[in-house]
This record gives sequence, C-alpha cells and structure tokens, in this order.
Amino acid sequence: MTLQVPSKTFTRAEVAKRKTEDSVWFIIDTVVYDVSEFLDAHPGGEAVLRQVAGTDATVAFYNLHRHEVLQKYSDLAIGTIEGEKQSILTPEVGGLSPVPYAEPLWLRPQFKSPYYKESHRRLQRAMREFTDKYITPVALDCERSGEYINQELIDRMAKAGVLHMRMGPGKHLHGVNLLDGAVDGREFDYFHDLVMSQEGVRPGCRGFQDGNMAGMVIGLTCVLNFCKDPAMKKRVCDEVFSGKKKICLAITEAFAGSDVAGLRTTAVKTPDGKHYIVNGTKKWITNGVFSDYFVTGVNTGKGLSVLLIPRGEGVETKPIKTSYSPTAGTTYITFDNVKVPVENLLGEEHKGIYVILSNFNHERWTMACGTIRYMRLVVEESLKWAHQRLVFKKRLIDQPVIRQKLAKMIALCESHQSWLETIT
Ligand code: HEM
Repeated sequence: MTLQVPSKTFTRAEVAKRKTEDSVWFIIDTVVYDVSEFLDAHPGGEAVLRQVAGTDATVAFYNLHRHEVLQKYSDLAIGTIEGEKQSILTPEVGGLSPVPYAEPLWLRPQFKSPYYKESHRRLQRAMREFTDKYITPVALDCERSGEYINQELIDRMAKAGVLHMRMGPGKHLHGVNLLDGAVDGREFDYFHDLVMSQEGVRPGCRGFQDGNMAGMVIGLTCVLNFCKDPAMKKRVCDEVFSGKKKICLAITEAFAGSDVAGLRTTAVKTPDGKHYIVNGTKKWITNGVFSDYFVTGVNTGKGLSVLLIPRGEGVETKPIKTSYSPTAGTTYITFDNVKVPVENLLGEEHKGIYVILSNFNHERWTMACGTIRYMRLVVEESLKWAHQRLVFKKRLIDQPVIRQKLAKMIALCESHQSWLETIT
C-alpha cells in the first residue's frame, strides 16, 4: 500500500516556485507537502525545511526519519507529482511486513512448520488486525504521556475474548467468542497462546506492554488454579474477564526481590480463625496503582502463603517512577492491618511457594514469547534503517561490519524463535 494523499496533481516546476517567506513546499517520494504552517512545529527546526523548499527532499527526509512520520503527519500532503508514482510502501493494517526476517518463518510462504494449523493462522490474522487497529494507537499515546490504559480498550479486549486468551489454554475459554470465532476455545493450545503473546507486543511500547493487563496475566492464574471456593473464583474471574475489575500479583518487596521465601509482609490469624490481619509493603508491583485485587505473597509464620486481597481499608498504593513509561502502573503498596477472610487463601497455608512457582511457568514463557518478538522488531527496524541512512555517502548496509552485525542479530532471533517453538 502507498500513502493515502489528496488526488490533486502538480508539476515539479510548480513546486520549485514554492520557496518564499510564506510558502514552503517540497516533494518526498512524489508526494507534495505544504509545510508552511508546520515550520514552527517541526521538531528538527524551521531552517532545515527552508533549505529544501521547492526541491525533491526524499533522500534528505529518509536519512533522518522513519517512514511512519509521514503517516502521522499525512495532513501536510497536498497531492502528488503529475505522471509519477510513489515507490515506498506503507504498512497495511493487519498485513505482514515485506521486510526480510520481520515475520517468523512460519508466516512466510516459502517455509513449512509442523506446529501451526489453520486456526493458528486465522488467529494470527485476527489478532494482527486487532492490534494494529485498536492497541497500537493507544499504546503509542500512553507510552508517551504516561497515562494508564483506557477503559474503552479494556472493554474492547474483554468483548473480543482477548483478555481470556491471554491467560492461556483452559476451561475459562470454553464457550467464549474469541475474536469473532478465529479459534474455538476448546481447541486453544499453547501455540495459539504463543501467537497471542507475540502479536500483542508488536506496538513495541515496553511500558505499555506491562500496563496492558500484565498484572492479570501473572495474577489471575493463581485464582484460576488455586482458589478453593468456586463461587469466589467465578465472581473474580467474571469481573476481571469483563474488564470491570483489575488484578495484579504482589510478591516483591524492598527487602526481598527474587528471594520470595524471605518476605516480611505478615498475615496473622485472628483468634476466631476467620480472618488474617495483613501488615507490610510491596514494591515494583505492575498495575498495582489501578488494581482492585492484589494476589499477595505473605509470611504466615511457618512459611509463605498467598492471599487474594481486595482493595479496601488499610490498602494504599502509590506510583513508583521507573526507567520505562509510567503507563505500566508500577506501584509501592502498603498493607496496614488489613482484614482478609480466610476463604481468600489461594492454595494451602504455608505452602504458597508452590502457588508462586507454578505461576512462574506460564509467566516466564509468556515473557520469552514477547522478548523474542521484540528482538524481531529490532531486526526489522535496523534492516530498514541500514538501507535508509547515508553516512560518508554510503548506506549503512553497504558497510560489511553492519551486515555482519545484522547477520548475527538475525541468527540469534531465528534460533531463539525455533527454540521457543520446540519448548512450546
Ligand atoms: C513532511 C515532512 C516532515 C515531517 C512531518 C517531519 C517531522 C519530523 C519529526 C516528527 C521529527 C522528530 C523525530 C522523528 O520523529 O523522526 C523530525 C526531526 C527532524 N527533521 Fe523532520 N520532518 C519533515 C521533513 C524534514 C526534512 C525535509 C528535513 C531535512 C531536510 C528534516 C530534518 C529534520 C531534522 C534534522 C530532525 C532532527 C533529527 C534528529 O534529532 O536526529 N525534516 N522531523
């Protein structure tokens, strides 16, 4: 697909005249841009635009910008050059990238894979379109502004079964309409899960990726697998899957990061045995700021236990500044004499380590899926840039050292994907 621009046409001679104080036009890939009103707003400054006024600025532009900039500022385009055609492709919503290695090999017609059936391919197409249309625009906005994910997108994901699918295969998918029937919930396997995990991270916004219900992916599993009260389990899952409530996993503390057995948050039973009284703190908790439920690791004296704690009296959350975007909702939590019914215990008392460790399986595998897809994004961006960027009058790709570096990146990316598929 090429850029969608107004149908008006101009000659190169007409454009050449537009280099006055009030009027600055130029050409990029046969499209005519009028930047007269954009001079002040251009992040690279006014002077550079005036220098190319009236000329073909294609090479100058692509030496400094990603093509996507032109999509974003498409309202500056006023037409095209008569009799000429655009040659630079614009990514299509829901489409595959034509850049080599930008897609896993199973999505290339030249390769066969024993792992993927028609339903995986249907799901890939449906999720790609959903991500391009609905997730990416919100992701880009939130990553920049630091705002949390909006309820409209959560509702949309809930309705399309995207929230359900992110929890992996299981009974919670039975009878749910998944992306307009792309896959039957009973057939959903770990390769469908892999497709979901890899397609969902394509916006390339690391903070938003976590802000987009990562707390649910790592927290709700404990409720699905270890809640002993069927009514409570159904209520909490319904609330979370419908997007009405949010949940997170609260294990890490300032005192104990990966050393989960050394937690200092305590839960002491009341004399009547009906409640736990929870005291302590949690740190680096993803999505905690906007969560309604906290799947919390607590020290119950003889070992570690896991409690489902609803937001309420004695629970306080505040955002922590991090090196990625605040949109992730990273949180410091304090529990001050919080009264939790004993029915909210997930798994066995003092044996919470099994709850947490069993949770890690899916959690860490999901992270591997996402990270390996991110590697591919880096490969794609680097390949594109190496072909665009001119240094010492050569494209970067013309330097053997750059080609060698790219070859190594590609080898790592493909071998990791292959290893991931074998493990899956
Ligand atoms: C319609 C045309 C253009 C638009 C919409 C545009 C937009 C932008 C934007 C959004 C940036 C911020 C960085 C980025 O997102 O890539 C930028 C930076 C810049 N632009 Fe443009 N630009 C245009 C044309 C040009 C042209 C023709 C030149 C040079 C002849 C130019 C020179 C620069 C420079 C030098 C920077 C700073 C780059 C850096 O920080 O490394 N721009 N432009």
